[in-house]
Amino acid sequence: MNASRSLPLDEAPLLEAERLALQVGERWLCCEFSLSLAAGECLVLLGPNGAGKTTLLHTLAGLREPSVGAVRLGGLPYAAWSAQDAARYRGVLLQQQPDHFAASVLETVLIGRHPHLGRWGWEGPEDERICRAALQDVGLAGFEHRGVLTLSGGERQRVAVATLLAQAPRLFLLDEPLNHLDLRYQIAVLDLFRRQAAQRGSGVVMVLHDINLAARYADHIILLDGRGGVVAGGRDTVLRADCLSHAFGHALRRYDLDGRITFIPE
Ligand SMILES: Nc1ncnc2c1ncn2[C@@H]1O[C@H](COP(=O)(O)OP(=O)(O)OP(=O)(O)O)[C@@H](O)[C@H]1O
Repeated sequence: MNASRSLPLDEAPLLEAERLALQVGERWLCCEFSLSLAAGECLVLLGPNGAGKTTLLHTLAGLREPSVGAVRLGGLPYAAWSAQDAARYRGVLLQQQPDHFAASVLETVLIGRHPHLGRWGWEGPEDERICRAALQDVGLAGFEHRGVLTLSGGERQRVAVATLLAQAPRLFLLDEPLNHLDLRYQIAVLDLFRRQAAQRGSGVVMVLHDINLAARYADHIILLDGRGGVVAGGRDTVLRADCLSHAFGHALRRYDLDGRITFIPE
């Protein structure tokens, strides 16, 4: 019998971290903190270069063991999940996309369907329809037969987003999803994930560098200061000029412009 069939636990948060702390070599990236992400919520990880955002995202994605504490997906530790069930429940956008051979755009997006394929592992017309719709969502309709190696950086990033949309997980874990994107597509991609949260009850965890976009999209924020300190909480608790100036080592001022929180560096 496959014990993972009953996953996830009903009513459990999509993602939880309990008294989590991360260490790399001798260095503690963050002291103990806890978090819980419910359906429809967005959590943003912020902090300076090298603070530990990617390490934290990988730990939350089950790609790395926590140094201290526990991570639970849908109420259960990753060890209780089969790889396939975990891939149906949570999808990860990595910072770099590995392109080992010259696949077409459509073939690349179809990889997102692999966790959903049946015993023989063949994609069907419905998988292809889902992938074409995902390409349309990221403004790449008509690119299906282009080779991925011929794409611009921003186009390749949007193919990666489309692949994740085709995977259709409950929980999205995104490492710098705005890499290579121009202003229009930055907003379009963040709006896309916000719609996934609002309409499908998905959860979104993402590493961002732009504090103002974090203010616009986050419900919760984890701010790592690069010296082991962590501030975790609701957006308005964490996005304070003093906390951010301390973490980034540069003075910032907060303004409320037409009801939108905005930070401007001194
Ligand atoms: N395997 C490793 N061995 C040694 N140090 C490591 C290892 N992996 C990560 N680190 C270090 O841990 C720290 C955190 O890295 P991480 O990639 O999580 O930072 P980040 O906040 O995502 O940074 P950035 O904003 O630059 O992408 C960095 O100083 C990095 O050099």
